[in-house]
Amino acid sequence: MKQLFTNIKELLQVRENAVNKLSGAEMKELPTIKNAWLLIEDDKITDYGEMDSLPKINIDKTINAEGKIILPSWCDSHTHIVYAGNRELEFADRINGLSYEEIANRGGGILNSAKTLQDTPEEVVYQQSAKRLEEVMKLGTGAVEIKSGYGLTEEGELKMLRVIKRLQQNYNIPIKATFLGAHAIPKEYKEKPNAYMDLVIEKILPKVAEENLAEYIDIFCEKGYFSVADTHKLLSAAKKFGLKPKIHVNQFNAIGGIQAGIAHEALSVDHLEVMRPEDIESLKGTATMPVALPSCSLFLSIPYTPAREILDAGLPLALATDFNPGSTPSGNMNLVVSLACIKMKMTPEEAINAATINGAYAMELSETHGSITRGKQANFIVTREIPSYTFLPYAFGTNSIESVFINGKTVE
Ligand SMILES: N=CN[C@@H](CCC(=O)O)C(=O)O
Ligand SMILES: [Zn+2]
Repeated sequence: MKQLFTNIKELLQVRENAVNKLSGAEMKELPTIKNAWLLIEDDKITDYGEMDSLPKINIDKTINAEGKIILPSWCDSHTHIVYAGNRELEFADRINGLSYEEIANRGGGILNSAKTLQDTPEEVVYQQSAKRLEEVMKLGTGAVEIKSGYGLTEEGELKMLRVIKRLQQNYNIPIKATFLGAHAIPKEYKEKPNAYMDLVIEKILPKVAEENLAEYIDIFCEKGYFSVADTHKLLSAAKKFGLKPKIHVNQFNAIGGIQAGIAHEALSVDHLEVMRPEDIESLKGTATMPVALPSCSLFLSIPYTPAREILDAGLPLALATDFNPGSTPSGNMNLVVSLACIKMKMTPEEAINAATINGAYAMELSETHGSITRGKQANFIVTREIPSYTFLPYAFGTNSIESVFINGKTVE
């Protein structure tokens, strides 16, 4: 089916020549066409241009987008959408003065979500997660990564990854699966953390690979969770099964996780709220995408990733939600883009580039997603009538989205 969008006020992120990712000063440029048309055929973008040059084409449906902006859908490269229950009681504890760390030390935090996950039937986890996925699709997300990491037992981790697989089969959106067995050390292993690493590496990882349940490997490399040595050990083992690293590093402490990720050619290093000059230096000249998660910083009242330092050093940066029950109970990429501008001093152009093409890169999807390019998937957002694209991050909390197309179909 051929669908033509006409009179588009501005078509954003139009890349004639496909790019994989954007770095440093390149991120300041957001190519657009004003007063544009866009043609899609079935699930692909086939052509676009200025209204003045609209050729005669046989089409099945015309959509008048007068006053509206069209941009590629958000590419959210870091989420924990599959989980059971919520942690709103911990939210209240934090308001009353406890820190995220204190809650975790009392057996709350990730371990709390792991207990709920283990006690919840797979079907219920699926239903709860599907609801969240549908919600973020309506908010403009057109490609997403989802991690395990609330199972922390062989059964629990495989349950989560099977739920991700079912979501992949049942939803019209690209979903990338990441194995995060090394998310926290379970209570029973508190005195013998190496035994938990052995379980993850020797028992769970081979099962994950055998059942083809994940493409990526992740670890929470952080004081009180997993060390740099654990990170090296896990990433080396995962490499043998063809799993590429996308890892949690530098959230609360800079302990060398970035360097470990780079040594294993990580696709991305995520969080980065605490960055030393040598961390920025290490990322130069690598293919590793730094990923910032500003809604986590908002929710936990922790520092924001120093985006300006990263971009001014010539590095790329992607933005993602980190949607999870503990540190970011929100999967709203529109809020993430606003926070990037308001709190991290990224320009609207930089933030949109970071949330589209660079997010796609952090999921190895930039050949097919993240820009308006002929031949790419027809995944895009149609806004309401808004004055300019800067209005998107400016009017934070306002829903500026009218409709979302994924693979050429409207998200209902
Ligand atoms: N930091 C590690 N993992 C998640 C939070 C997990 C949780 O609190 O449940 C994150 O990315 O913020
Ligand atoms: Zn995370």
